[in-house]
Order: sequence, then structure tokens, then C-alpha cells
Amino acid sequence: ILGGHVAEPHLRPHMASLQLDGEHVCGGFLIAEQWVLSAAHCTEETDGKLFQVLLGAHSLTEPEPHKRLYRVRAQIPHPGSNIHNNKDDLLLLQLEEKAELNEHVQVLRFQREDRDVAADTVCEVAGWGTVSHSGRRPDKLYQVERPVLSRDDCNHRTRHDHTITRNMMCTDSRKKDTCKGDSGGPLVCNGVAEAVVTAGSRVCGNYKKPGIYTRIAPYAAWIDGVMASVAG
Ligand SMILES: NCc1cccc(Nc2n[nH]c3ncnc(Nc4cccc(O)c4)c23)c1
Repeated sequence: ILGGHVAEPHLRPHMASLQLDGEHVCGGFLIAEQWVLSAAHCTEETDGKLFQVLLGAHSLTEPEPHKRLYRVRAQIPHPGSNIHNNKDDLLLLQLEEKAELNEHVQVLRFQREDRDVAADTVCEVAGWGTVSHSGRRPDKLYQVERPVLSRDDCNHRTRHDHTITRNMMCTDSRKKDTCKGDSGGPLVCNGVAEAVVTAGSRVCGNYKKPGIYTRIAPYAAWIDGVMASVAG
């Protein structure tokens, strides 16, 4: 997160850190007791290894009550996701067991009504992604508030040049923005998860390249189908 600030501890009990060998790779969030939603691109450099999911954390390294690392039973990328574009950039992770819910570990509901969030709505995004252009990685969860940018503005040829589909949305990226390691985290507007961070052009903090997110509502049926089909 560039241009943001350390989150108030444990105000985002839905936040997940997807880790490989103890290292934070991507964000995600708890959508059900045994399911985390993240971004398919997060599996690009994992060469088939399964993530571990850290729940209940504020600091990545310090001992904290209710902080727990869960093994993953299954990782299911959306069938339409691929390495060449940002389409369908969603990943479902089934935890080895149901997460133990408490004041630091909670499910966050996601938007099921397929209607655009109004431009200029101020939403918030959090993550353990890099906090400087030099790529400094934080120990604590950071957050930043960002206004929604209309799809038309975002699709302007000097910005994302008509690559933003109706299954995506954008936020202004002037100075305050998501960055490496924030992928997979939720964009929360009025307390509801509307979308999931995707890297897009991978540029951070440049107003010419607004932050891009995969809207969740268009995928509600896919999410429900996967959760229903993979035996609990
Ligand atoms: N703001 C959009 C966004 C959301 C999520 C991730 C990303 N970026 C990245 N995702 N993956 C990456 N691998 C390497 N470098 C990356 N960006 C980067 C790193 C240092 C300085 C800088 O200016 C940009 C990214 C960008």
C-alpha cells in the first residue's frame, strides 16, 4: 500500500496473508469459515506449491492472540484466468479445516448485486504489500482510502485504454495506491467487499494507471458453486 497508514489493529478480521515458506505473497479475505478469496495471478510464481493462509494477524512476525496459520486443502483459480490479461483474476482457497472465528477472525460479506459502485465513492483497501517505490515490505497491515474512478475515465486511452471490462472497476491511484503484495485483498465500500485487487499494469502510485480490481458480484454464482461442490 503506497501513501497509506498502519491499519487500526484487528479492525479487518477478514484479512488474510497468503504465504509461501513464511513469506507474505498476496492478500485475501475470509468469505466463509473454510474459504478465502484472492487473485489467481498470485499463483504465478509459486510453481504449484500450495499457500499457507495467515488469519487473525496485524503484524506478520509478532506473536498475537488469535493469529493462526492454516494449511490449504485446495486452490481453485477461476477457469477464465490466465497470465496474459487481468480477466477473471480470482482464486478460491479451501482451508484444511474451518477457521476458528473470534473477534480477530471474521468472515466479510461480498456484494452480490451486479451494479457498479458510483464514481467518487470512497472505498478502502488494506494489505501487507510494499509501502515504498523501493519495495519496502511492512510488518504491519496498512490501509488506504481511495475514490472509485468511473469505468469510462479508467478506460481512457491515456489510462487503461479500453481494457477495463464490466467485471472490473478502478480507483484513483494518485500517490495513494495498491502495490506489489496487495493483490488478492478486498476493496471494501460501505462495509461490503465489492472487488479484489489485481496487479494490472503492476504500476503503483501513478495517476495515469489507476488501480484495477476484479468486481465480485459477477462471480457470485461461480463462488457459490465451487464452495458447494468441493466436499467440506
Ligand atoms: N497499483 C496496482 C497494483 C496492484 C497490485 C500489485 C501491483 N504491482 C505489482 N504486482 N506484482 C509486481 N511485481 C513487481 N513489481 C510490482 N510493482 C512495483 C514494484 C515496485 C515499485 C513500483 O513502482 C511498482 C508488482 C500494482
